[in-house]
Formats: sequence, C-alpha cells, structure tokens
Amino acid sequence: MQAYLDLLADIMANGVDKNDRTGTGTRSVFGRQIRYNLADGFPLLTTKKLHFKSIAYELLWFLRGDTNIKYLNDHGVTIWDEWATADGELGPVYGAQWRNWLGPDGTRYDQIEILVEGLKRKPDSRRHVVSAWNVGFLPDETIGPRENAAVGRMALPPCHVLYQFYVANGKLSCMMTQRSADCFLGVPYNQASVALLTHMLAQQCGFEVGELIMSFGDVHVYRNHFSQVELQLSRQPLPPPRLQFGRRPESIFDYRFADFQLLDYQAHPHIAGAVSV
Ligand SMILES: Nc1nc(=O)c2c([nH]1)NC[C@@H]1CN(c3ccc(C(=O)N[C@@H](CCC(=O)O)C(=O)O)cc3)CN21
Ligand SMILES: O=c1ccn([C@H]2C[C@H](O)[C@@H](COP(=O)(O)O)O2)c(=O)[nH]1
Repeated sequence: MQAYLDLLADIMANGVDKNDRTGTGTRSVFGRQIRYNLADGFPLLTTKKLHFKSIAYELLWFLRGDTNIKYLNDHGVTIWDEWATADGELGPVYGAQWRNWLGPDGTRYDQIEILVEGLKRKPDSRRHVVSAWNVGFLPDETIGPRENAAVGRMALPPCHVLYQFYVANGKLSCMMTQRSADCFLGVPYNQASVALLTHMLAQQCGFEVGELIMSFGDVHVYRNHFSQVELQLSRQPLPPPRLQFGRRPESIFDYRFADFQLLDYQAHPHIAGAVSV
C-alpha cells in the first residue's frame, strides 16, 4: 500500500494549490502512475479502515448497468446520494456506458460482455478496452449535476474513464486511467474497485491476477483533507488483506456480495472527511 501513501506525500510536497469546481480548493499534481502486484494482496487501505461493502456494491451496481441510487441505498450505500435527482437518477453514468453504450445508429453495446468474450477468445489482443467517456452524454457545464441527470445527461463526467486489460503468462493485468482523482476519499475506493473487477474477470476467464496500474491525470487532495492526510501518513501500513471467492458464478453478471471473502483485513481506525460536491 506504500504506492498510495507515496502518492499522497508527493501531492502534499510537490502539488500546486488551485481552485476547483466545488469551491473547496485542492493541492494537485498532474500525471502520476501507481502499481500493485495483485498476487501480493488485495489493495484495500490499511492506514484507515474502509467500508468494503460500499466499494463492492458500487461495482455490482455498475455491472448491473444501473444508474439509479435505489439499489445502492437498499444495500446501505449512500456515496452517490449528493448527485442524484429526487427519483435517484444520475443520468447515463458508468453503468449505462459499460453495459449500454449507445452507438451512432442506435445499436446498444455491452462493453463488459465484449470484454469477457475478447479475453477468453483472444487473450493477446491489445484492444481489451472499456471506456466510459461518451462525449454525447457529458454534462452541460452551465447547469448542476441534478439538473443534468434530470435531462438525461450524466450528473458528473466519468472520473475513471478508461480500463485496459492485458494477458501475459496466464495473468490478467489492468490499467485504469483516471482523469481526476480525489486522493483521500475517491482513490482508495477506486483502486479497490478496479482490483475487485480484475479478480472477477480473472476468475471468469481462467487467469491468475497480475498487476493493477492506476494512471492519473489531475490527482489532488482537497484542502479540507490536509489534516486527515497528515494523520494517515503518520501511520504504518499493515499487511494487506486477501480476496477469495466462495464460488465461481456462471458469468461476470452473477456475482453477489456474499461471494467476496475478504481475509485478514486489519486496518487503523477510519478517518472521516467531507466530500466536496
Ligand atoms: N469530491 C468527490 N470525491 C469522490 O471521490 C467522488 C465524487 N466527488 N463524486 C462521485 C463519486 C462518489 N464517490 C465517493 C463519495 C463519497 C465517499 C465517502 O464519503 N467515503 C467515506 C465513507 C462513506 C461510506 O462508505 O458510507 C470514506 O470515509 O471513505 C467516497 C467515494 C467517489 N466519487
Ligand atoms: O470515482 C471517482 C469519482 C470522482 N472522484 C473525484 C475526483 C474529483 O475530486 C471529483 C470530480 O470532480 P470533477 O470536477 O468532475 O473532476 O470527484 C474520484 O476521485 N473518483
């Protein structure tokens, strides 16, 4: 987990203080990459306790192609509430783009199904890509997230924009490109989520897990997270937990929360921080 802590320290030491859309202000750097060997353990932070359930249900929600927070709320997950309409809609965010990308002639593309088939049939391909950046559905910048969702646009443009997979020596690796990254609150969620997805795909396609690479554009610490980051950097990381599956579901779309077994998760106490909307 040292890679994440080094990134936080890099931002604090070398970042530029800037204003941002939310009005909070950030310290940011541009263009960084961190990597984890997934065989060494599951990259769930140990320097603050994380709510793995929120991370797992959010991923299952993406894989359902769902864009309404009702499913999340039904499972006690509230991380998307601030951006949703009164009906719970977020517009065509991740789930819609992953499972239901709208092509120019009206055809719908299931990028996840295409990905799984591609990994099984042509593991050496260099085209194992899933993109959420569908330009025609990006928010209208002159109105807010909820207003955008109400008119069928994305409430927020995707942050984890692009996933690319790579198979070598029977191991599946993933590189995720994130254009904008809230390093204290968002990145811990994002890295665990991509790691979980990579484990699931590896199980489905018969591979071992390889590396997880996170490539960041604007990676920042919000000004109201500085003291939390300092506390986190003062803590010693603990050995990472391991992830196991209780069974092998029929398809990538059939996983349930109970299938994920997180073993030996030890962490320092949770550190609260406000999310900037
Ligand atoms: N400013 C900002 N940061 C983000 O990370 C973020 C957004 N906005 N907007 C969209 C999504 C929502 N995500 C979020 C939102 C909130 C938390 C959060 O408050 N996490 C708390 C615990 C909350 C819980 O699990 O119930 C934490 O301490 O990690 C995390 C990710 C990631 N994204
Ligand atoms: O998965 C996510 C989603 C969002 N974030 C963060 C990154 C930024 O701090 C905000 C989005 O604001 P923009 O002005 O659209 O960049 O949310 C994240 O880290 N991870």
